[in-house]
Amino acid sequence: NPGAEEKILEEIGESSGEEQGIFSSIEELNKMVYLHGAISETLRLYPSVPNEPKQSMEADVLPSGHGVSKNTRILVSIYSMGRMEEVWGKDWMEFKPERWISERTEGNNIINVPSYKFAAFMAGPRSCPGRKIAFMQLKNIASCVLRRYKIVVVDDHPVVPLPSIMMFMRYGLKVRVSSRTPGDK
Ligand code: HEM
Repeated sequence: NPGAEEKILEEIGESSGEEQGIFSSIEELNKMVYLHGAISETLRLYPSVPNEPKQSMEADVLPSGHGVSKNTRILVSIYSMGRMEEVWGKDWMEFKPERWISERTEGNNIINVPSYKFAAFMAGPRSCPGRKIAFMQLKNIASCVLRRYKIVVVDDHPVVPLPSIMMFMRYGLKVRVSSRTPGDK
């Protein structure tokens, strides 16, 4: 997504310290709001855990009104939830980091989307405790790599998910990598 890449590169330049793309504090990482949106958008469309099985301990009634008997297995499709028009709107198929950013000018302007809507880390008491660390690591790695290398997916390479416990790519991802000199877009 060249448009998003360009904005991320601008943000890296503005947010990082003396050596561009190297982040020495959480404050610097927190400044990368657009990259935060881009990572969230990636996880919405391609969640690392695409399906999550759950099982009822007791008979219960879901908030939707559906009855569930004891020991019923329910498969929550996190992948489908990220692609539902009634949840994300008509433009659900578009990669829009802006979806996660508010117009607010004071404080942090990342929109806090409830985990029952954005379920990549699941929701409730057993949801992923590593969510914040994951964002920190992903922001750090993405900015270090993007700052130094230009990565372009090879033309006509089929990008097809391979459903499993984790989300893999059926044919991998063939890319061309070239060195990015400072100032390049
Ligand atoms: C993009 C990165 C990550 C994604 C998408 C992710 C997603 C998830 C999901 C969907 C679950 C299942 C939650 C449930 O069953 O309700 C989970 C559980 C868990 N995750 Fe992550 N995770 C990520 C990174 C991390 C990292 C970096 C750590 C540790 C530093 C971590 C630690 C854990 C642990 C310990 C659990 C089990 C929680 C429990 O059973 O109570 N995760 N994660």
